[in-house]
Amino acid sequence: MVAAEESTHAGGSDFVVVANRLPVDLERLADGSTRWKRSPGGLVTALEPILRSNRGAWVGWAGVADAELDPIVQDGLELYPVSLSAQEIADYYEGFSNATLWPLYHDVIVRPEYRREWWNTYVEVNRRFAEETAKAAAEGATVWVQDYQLQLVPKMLRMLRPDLTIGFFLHIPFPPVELFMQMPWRTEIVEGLLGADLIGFHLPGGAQNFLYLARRLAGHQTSRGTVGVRSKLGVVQAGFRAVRVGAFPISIDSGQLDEQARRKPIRDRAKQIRKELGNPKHIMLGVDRLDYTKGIDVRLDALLELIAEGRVDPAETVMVQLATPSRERVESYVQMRGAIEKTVSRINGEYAEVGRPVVHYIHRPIPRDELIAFFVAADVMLVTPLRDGMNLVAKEYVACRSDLGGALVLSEFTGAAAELRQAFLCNPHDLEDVKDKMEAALNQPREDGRRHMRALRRQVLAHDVDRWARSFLDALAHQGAAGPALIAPAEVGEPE
Ligand SMILES: Nc1nc2c(ncn2[C@@H]2O[C@H](COP(=O)(O)OP(=O)(O)O)[C@@H](O)[C@H]2O)c(=O)[nH]1
Ligand SMILES: O=P(O)(O)OC[C@H]1O[C@H](O[C@H]2O[C@H](CO)[C@@H](O)[C@H](O)[C@H]2O)[C@H](O)[C@@H](O)[C@@H]1O
Repeated sequence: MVAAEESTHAGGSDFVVVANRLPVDLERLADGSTRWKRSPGGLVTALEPILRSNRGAWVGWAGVADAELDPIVQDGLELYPVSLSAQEIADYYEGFSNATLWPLYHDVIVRPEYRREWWNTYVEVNRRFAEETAKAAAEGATVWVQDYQLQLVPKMLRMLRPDLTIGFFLHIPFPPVELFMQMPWRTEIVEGLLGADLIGFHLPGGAQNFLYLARRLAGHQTSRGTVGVRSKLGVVQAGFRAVRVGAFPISIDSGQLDEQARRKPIRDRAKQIRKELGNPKHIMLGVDRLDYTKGIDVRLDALLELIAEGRVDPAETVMVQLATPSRERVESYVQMRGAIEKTVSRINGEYAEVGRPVVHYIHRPIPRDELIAFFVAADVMLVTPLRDGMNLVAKEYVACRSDLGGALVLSEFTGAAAELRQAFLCNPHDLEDVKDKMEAALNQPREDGRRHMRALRRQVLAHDVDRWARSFLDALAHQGAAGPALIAPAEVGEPE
């Protein structure tokens, strides 16, 4: 828990991150007092250490309605809270961001809703973020706008402050063109993003999709060559401006996590967790926000069938599912929670003994150290999203396994799967495949497991969040200069 410190004036920072959420949420307690707590999700996990080391400013929402707060300084971080009313939270955050864009960008797993009043509020709130950022940024500053909630901010901010260098990074998948074309305000979104000097995606596929749309919807000339990973950026010629487009897979502070997971108190706690779970032969673990994209239902269904088929013995296997509450007022999340909790009950109802549940389900966030101990304790980590921009949990598990123990079952439909090739990769839409991979992970020979984990760790430790931020910010700083190793703008083609 962090406490609010002194107040500051908007003096103007040279480096500003703009994200929907601040790294901390304001919590209003029953007695009327308030306190700050860490915000959920991978965006905050990734960006917080970067901003801290760059001593920058962070513009974002404090997570509650109508919080009119002055800028504050916390542990060296300047925070500029943006106030949202209850209606704006309903229309901009729960509505357009999480019931329109989120499902559309995640392969329409649930049907996106297109409502004009949500869009209008999205425009208004994006404008407010742009105005607050314009106040927080020093002359000539670098501003890094984050994620799908703020796709109009680059263009709005450029109009307010043409002196700024503006980057944008999308943390979720950028959808296939055929799906994006559903969006009634598709041209406005593409043009909003094109206000940036550099637009980053996790994967080259997202960048390629965007280049196509910049030609088709905005009528700009673009490069036609293949976009690489941290290399071979694409280019959109937007009037006099060249906007670069690239792939920068995000990561974690892997060195720090590796070090934390080696500490004795964490290892002792991992042993204690195993004991508290009844010393089972196998511990399987899931760690997710409770989100329908994460495929929590998939792994539960697979477990149920594996037990029913006698391929997993419930007397010697437990599954722990840590599920952080998320977007609890969005209808699709309410429904999914009900379905998941029903399956947990069904598995336990059919196969648990008194005092020995098969599935341990925790629907609240747990402290970071406790989470790390769970990663150390787990024999099999289950990461089975139907679609996920990256999935930092998969990388965190690997970073915690300096003992070379454990096995990772990983959906092919995560950004992480492009890098973690030695995992048990599975197609979450194919339940038989998920079952086979879970079974194989449970029974993998020790030496094979050590070999796989060694290779996974090499990847995660070499490609940490610092490298992610440096590669993006270096490309942003060199926009136009076309640094030879980084940027090789391919041949520019006409719009079709
Ligand atoms: N401290 C804590 N962190 C959690 C918990 N559940 C998930 N996280 C973290 O939240 C982040 C989730 O990121 P990611 O897998 O990319 O998925 P996202 O939720 O869609 O951003 C990771 O850094 C997790 O370690 C929890 O119960 N406690
Ligand atoms: O702010 P919330 O609505 O509570 O949601 C939490 C965050 O979820 C999403 O995280 C994504 O970013 C991760 C880091 O790049 C990535 O690994 C993951 O695949 C994404 O789902 C969302 O994009 C963030 O804006 C939210 O803050």
